[in-house]
Amino acid sequence: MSPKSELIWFDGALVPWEKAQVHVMTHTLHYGVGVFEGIRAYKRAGGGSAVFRLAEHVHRLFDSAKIVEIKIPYTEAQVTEAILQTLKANKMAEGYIRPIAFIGTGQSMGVFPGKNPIHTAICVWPWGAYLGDEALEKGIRIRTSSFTRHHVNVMMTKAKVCGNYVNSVLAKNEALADGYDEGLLLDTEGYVSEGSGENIFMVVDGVIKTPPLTSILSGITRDCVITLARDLGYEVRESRFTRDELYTADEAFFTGTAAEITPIRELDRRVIGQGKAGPVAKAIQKEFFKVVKGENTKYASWLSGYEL
Ligand SMILES: Cc1[nH+]cc(COP(=O)(O)O)c(CN[C@@H](CCC(=O)O)C(=O)O)c1O
Repeated sequence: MSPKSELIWFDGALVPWEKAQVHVMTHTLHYGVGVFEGIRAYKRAGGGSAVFRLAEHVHRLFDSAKIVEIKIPYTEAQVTEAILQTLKANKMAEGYIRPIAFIGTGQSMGVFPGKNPIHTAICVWPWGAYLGDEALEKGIRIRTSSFTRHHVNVMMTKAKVCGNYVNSVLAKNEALADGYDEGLLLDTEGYVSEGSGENIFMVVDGVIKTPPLTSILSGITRDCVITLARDLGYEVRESRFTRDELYTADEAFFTGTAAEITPIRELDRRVIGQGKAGPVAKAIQKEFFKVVKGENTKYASWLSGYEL
């Protein structure tokens, strides 16, 4: 199903989906310097809807722009308000939100962006289980990618930059072509980094581990899971680990706005644990969905409510 909704917020106005178009000489289309976010809105258990960690996502969008020297011509507050306006205008009680800021055309072409205008757009569309309906319940099969996650001085890995995702697309294509659900990228030293669009966690003897913030995107879902896991009484360590530690782990799971909490049941044809969603992943997944739907009031501040 291709993403679709009625209206897109584009440079300050809501325009019909079909009219939100750019010129083929758009600088970002050629050179990949643009920044974007992936955000989810959920229906709240008590009625209404809420965007999950909206402030943090908008702030990361602006941090990403700062890292690649793009000046978004709006404030964080204006983009925040525009996201809520776009959801309501499209009557979206829940779904996926994609803000993007990119370099246009008209002033200069060539590597140097010059004084080309910066455009900002916000798209929203319905998006269910990112890795398939069975994934959240049964877990997925992944392979170690032949592509390496960027060296931290080759691409700016703390920024969600359009061009960074060439690496992700190549890893995803390879995994799917080989019959897997997702690719796992290692860093330039061979340690586990992250998925093509997710952070990764593993569980060994009841201790939860996740790679430190080196070559990986500083995931907002990763941040939530660390907090929720500690709330549930688990020890969580941010430490490097290798692919063969994953082979022998008791559990593993991906986290991300699109992926939510997706258990991993197999890596490189090695069954992980019992080959299904483990008890720790299921406990965290259950708590995560209670939080995003407003059933765990301790984290009410993570929700930005709205009514259609
Ligand atoms: C490389 C990468 N690592 C980790 C994450 C998790 O970050 P967070 O969403 O803040 O927990 C994401 C989000 N991937 C987004 C884009 C997915 C896509 O296919 O596009 C997402 O999950 O929305 C990444 O793209």
